[in-house]
Amino acid sequence: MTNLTLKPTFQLPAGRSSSLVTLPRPSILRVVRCAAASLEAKPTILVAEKLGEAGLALLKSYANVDCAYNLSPEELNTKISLCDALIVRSGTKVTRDVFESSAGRLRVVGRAGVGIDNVDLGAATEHGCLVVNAPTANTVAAAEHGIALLAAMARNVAQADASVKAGLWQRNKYVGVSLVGKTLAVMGFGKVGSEVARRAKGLGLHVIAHDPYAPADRARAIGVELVGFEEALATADFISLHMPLTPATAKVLNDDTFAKMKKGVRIVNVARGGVIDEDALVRALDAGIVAQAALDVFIEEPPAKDSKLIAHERVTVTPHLGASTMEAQEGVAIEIAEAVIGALKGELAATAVNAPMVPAEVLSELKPFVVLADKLGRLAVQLVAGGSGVKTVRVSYASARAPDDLDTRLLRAMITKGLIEPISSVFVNLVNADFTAKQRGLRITEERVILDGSPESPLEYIQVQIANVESRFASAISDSGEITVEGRVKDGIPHLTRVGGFEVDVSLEGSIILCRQVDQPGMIGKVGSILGEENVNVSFMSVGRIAPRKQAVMAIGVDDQPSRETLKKIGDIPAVEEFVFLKL
Ligand SMILES: NC(=O)C1=CN([C@@H]2O[C@H](COP(=O)(O)OP(=O)(O)OC[C@H]3O[C@@H](n4cnc5c(N)ncnc54)[C@H](O)[C@@H]3O)[C@@H](O)[C@H]2O)C=CC1
Ligand SMILES: O=C(O)C(=O)COP(=O)(O)O
Repeated sequence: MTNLTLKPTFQLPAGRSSSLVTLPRPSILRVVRCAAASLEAKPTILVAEKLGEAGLALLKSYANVDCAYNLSPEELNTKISLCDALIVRSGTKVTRDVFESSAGRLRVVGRAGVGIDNVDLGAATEHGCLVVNAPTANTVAAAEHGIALLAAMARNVAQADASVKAGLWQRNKYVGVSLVGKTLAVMGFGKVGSEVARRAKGLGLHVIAHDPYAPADRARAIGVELVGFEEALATADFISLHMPLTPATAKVLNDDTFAKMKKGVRIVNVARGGVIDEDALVRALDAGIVAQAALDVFIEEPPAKDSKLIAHERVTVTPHLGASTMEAQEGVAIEIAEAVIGALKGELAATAVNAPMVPAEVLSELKPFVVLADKLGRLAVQLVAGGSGVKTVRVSYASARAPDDLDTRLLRAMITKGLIEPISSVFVNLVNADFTAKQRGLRITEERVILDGSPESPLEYIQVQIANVESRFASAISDSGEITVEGRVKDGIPHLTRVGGFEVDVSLEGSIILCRQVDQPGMIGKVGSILGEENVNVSFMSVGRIAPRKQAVMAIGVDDQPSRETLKKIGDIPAVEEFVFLKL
C-alpha cells in the first residue's frame, strides 16, 4: 500500500477571486509530483528559448533557472531529467521522448506563446505533466504582423525594397492593389483573427470570417459576417489564416480548395505553416489562382534553403515574427512565468492546455467535495478483498442543482486518484486521471441523482460503488451487490454517511475502523477503552444499525494508526463479527 505520508491531505483555500487558485503545498490535487525529500528543494526550470527579462527575473525568484538555447533533441533529452519545468516557444519540439527521458521529474511544460502544436499533448497527459501556455500577451503583436504583411504584400514593399537596394528603380513593376473596398476572409475568428478583422475594417476592407466555433455575437459586435468555408473561399480577395494547426486544419488550403478561390486571391498566413499545403500553394501561384502570398510561418522552420515557395517572386516571407515585438515578448514571458510558477506551487492554472480549467468560484465551492471524493475513492478501494480486480465503478452525485450546473471532472479525477493510489505506485492528478483510469481498464460511470430542495450546496452526497468484487468487510456490500460508500459534507468537513446498507456518520479525518457487531449495550465503551489503553485518539464514533439488538456497523474515526495487537483485541470482542481498518 502507498505510504500516504508522501501524499499528504489536500485542502483548498477559501474562495479566491484571481484566475489562479492557490492550493497549499503539498496537495493531492497538485500537478506537482513530489517525494517528501524534495519538498523543500528549489525546483529547476529549463528555459530552452529566449524569454523576456521580466519573466526570467520572476522565474529566478522562485527556482533555479537554466537558460540553454538551441539544444539538439539529444541534449534536451539529457537535460530534462534534471528539470521540474520546461519553457519553450515555437522552436522546440517537446516530443514523447522528452517526457520519457524526464523519468517522471518534469511536471510542467510552459509554452511562452499560443500554439502548442510543438508539444506532444498526449504524451504530456500520459506522464501527468501539465502543459500551460500564454494565450493572450502576443495576440495584438500577431494581429499587427498580419496587417503589416497584408499591406506590405498588396504594395510589394519587400520586393520593391530589395529592388531599390539592388540599384534598380522599377516604379511600373511594383504597382500594387488597393485594400479599400476589397473582401477579406478571416479564417479562424479567435483572439488574433478578431483583432485582424477589427483593424482591417479600419482600413476600409469588407470583412467576412469563417470559424465553425466562433460565437455569432462576437462577430456581430465587430461588424463581421460569419460565413461558411466555401463562401469564404469563393468571395475573398484576401484570405488571412488564424486557426490553430490541428488534424482538422492541416493543409486546409490545398489543390482542391485553391481551385475554389477567386482568381487573383492574396493569402496571408501568420497562423501555422501546416494549414497550407505548401507545394499546392506554389502550383496555385504559378497557375495565377493566387496572385500573392505573405507568410510568417512554414511547415518546416527554418524552411529548406531551396524552397520554391520562399524563392517565389510573389511571396513575401518573415521568419515567424508574429509574436516578436518587445511588448509582446515581455508580456508573454511574464504570463508564462506566472503560469509555470503557479503550476509548480500546485495551483490550478487558468491557462492549462491538457487539464480542465476550473474557474476559481467553482473550485472554492467544490473544495470540501473534492476532498470527500478522494477519500471515498480511498475507502471504497480498501474495502475490496485481495484478488478481486477493480474494473467497474459507479459514482452518483446527488444534487438539487440543474444537471448541467455541476462540473464533475474535478470530482471524478479525485475519485480516480483515491481509487488508484492506495493500490499502486502510480501518481494520479487532474491531468492524467482519466488516462490512468482508462489504461488500468477502470471504467468509471457517473450519474446524477436529481433531488428536490435547496440548490445552495452543489451536492448533497456522493456515492461510490464498486461492482463485481468481493469485500474485506462483507457489510460494505449493498443489497444491489456492490461495495458502497457514501459521503456528505457537514460544516465544511467531509463525512462518511453510508457503508453498504448501514447509515453511519464519521468525519473523514485521520483513519477509520469499521466494525460489524450484534447491537448491544456497552460496545462503544468496550472498543473505546481498548483504543484508549493503546493511546489511540478517537475523533468520531457512530453506530448504524438495521434494527435494535440486530446487526450494527460502528464507524470509528481515529487520529493514530492502532497497532496490530489493538486491532486484534477489537476483533476478539465476542459480539464483533467483522472489522476493517482503513487508511485515509
Ligand atoms: N505567427 C506568430 O508568431 C503567431 C501565431 N499565432 C497562431 O495564430 C493562431 C491563432 O491564435 P489565437 O487567435 O490566439 O487562437 P484562438 O484559439 O484564440 O483562435 C483560434 C480560432 O480558430 C478557430 N478554429 C478552429 N478550427 C477551425 C477551423 N477548422 N476553421 C476555422 N476556424 C477554426 C477556433 O474556433 C478559434 O476561434 C494559432 O495557430 C497561433 O499559434 C499566434 C500568435 C503569434
Ligand atoms: O504564440 C504563437 O503561437 C506563436 O506562433 C509565437 O511563436 P514564438 O513564441 O514567437 O516562437
